[in-house]
Amino acid sequence: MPIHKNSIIPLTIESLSSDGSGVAHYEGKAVFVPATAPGDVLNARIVKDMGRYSFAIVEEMLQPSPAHIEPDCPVCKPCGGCCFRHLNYETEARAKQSFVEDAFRRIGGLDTPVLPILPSPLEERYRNKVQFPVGLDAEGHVIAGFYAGRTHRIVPYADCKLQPSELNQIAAFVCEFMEAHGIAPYQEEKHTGLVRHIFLRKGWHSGEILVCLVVNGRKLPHAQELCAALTEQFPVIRSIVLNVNRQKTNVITGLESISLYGPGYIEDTLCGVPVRLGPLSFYQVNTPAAEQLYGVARQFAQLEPGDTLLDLYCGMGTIGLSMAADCKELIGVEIIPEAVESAKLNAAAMGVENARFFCADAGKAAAKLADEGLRPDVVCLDPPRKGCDEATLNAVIAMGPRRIVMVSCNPATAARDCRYLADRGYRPLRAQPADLFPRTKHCECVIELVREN
Ligand SMILES: C[S@@+](CC[C@H](N)C(=O)[O-])C[C@H]1O[C@@H](n2cnc3c(N)ncnc32)[C@H](O)[C@@H]1O
Repeated sequence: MPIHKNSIIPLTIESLSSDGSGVAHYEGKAVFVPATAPGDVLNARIVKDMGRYSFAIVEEMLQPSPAHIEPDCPVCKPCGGCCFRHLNYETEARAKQSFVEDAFRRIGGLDTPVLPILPSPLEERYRNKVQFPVGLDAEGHVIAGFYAGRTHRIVPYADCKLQPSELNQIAAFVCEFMEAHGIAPYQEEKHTGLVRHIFLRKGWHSGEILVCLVVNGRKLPHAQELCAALTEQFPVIRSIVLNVNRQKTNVITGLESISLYGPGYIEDTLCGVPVRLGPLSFYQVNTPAAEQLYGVARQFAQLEPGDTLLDLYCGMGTIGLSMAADCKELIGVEIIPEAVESAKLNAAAMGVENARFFCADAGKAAAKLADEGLRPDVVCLDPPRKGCDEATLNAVIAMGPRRIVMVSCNPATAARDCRYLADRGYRPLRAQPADLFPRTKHCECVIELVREN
């Protein structure tokens, strides 16, 4: 039976979906209601009926659950980045645990034990990186903020709680400077204007800050004045960079970066690995939580002194380098040239002499290494959200490592890839969820797989 649009129905929220909505049932049909908590009793207004399930919004909250808290951000609804800001953290962490359990059971068809989630050491201000889109408000003022869910409308907010206040202050400072000096924000529809994004990084341990302006051009008017003003106001800024992106694209950064001030990068450490961070390389956004996660990966790897470790999708080499002392040889593969260069520099800075890094597609490199006779004892896989492709998994299987450690920011693709490996002789022994992204729907996990014979 369809439920008509605008019908008001009584609901009790039972659980949370992996996109952050509350889930309830009405006449046997699932109903998804954003901004609700398990245990909320409410009247909901149907906004869309999809046949087997419906979407609704809160019409009237009759009895909020004890898990439901007042969101401490005035723009969390239109912004949409923090879909769990209305939940206490314990409930959020429990929900993320269940996302991983569900993914393994339903998508993977696996009964892999899922360990209790590692909560993030920090619930707020944990991000070491932020990318603010820049635009104009209705009065023509330059603004930076976040895109409202599924749109490119910028929701400005002076103090987003996901990153250190200092980064928010720098973005506001750049907007004021742009306005005072007539520097135009980029306008996507017309492909005109200059500044597209303000991209900032702050080293968790070092405190150093990188300011990168992503521009639709190669020059910034008043660049030296901006550098002088920024570094006077924020002396912890170590580098200021222009990143050139002249494409009509949703991809934030372009390939070319031009240094305006400082060396063009900042330095920090992750699990004791020294890292150089420019604007292009992948780097985990929550350093203390990533250190926990990589600690688990190291434990799951169970490396022995004579072992070879193959680190696929290695980024700037942090996972492999954090284990380099446990094995005889480390080989890293990564597709972004800047990250590979950083990995080599990081290894040199650590005095690691048993590591090699290649810039290549993980699947192609793994197949080539397998053909050349490489037989790593342990393989670490840390792919992007879409997971591994079959070519990569097949090449890994062909090399027959004793163990595979999979690190993933997407439990659904991790469960799919573990199923593929399980069907070909690798048993997923256990999965460890870790919350690297409090207040958002994202959840990381690390999985230990062993060869069965
Ligand atoms: C989730 S990140 C992991 C990076 C690194 N292991 C770390 O912890 O910092 C995924 C990495 O895979 C890289 N990547 C994406 N597609 C790739 C491919 N086809 N082959 C090799 N690397 C790839 C990305 O550039 C990114 O650095």
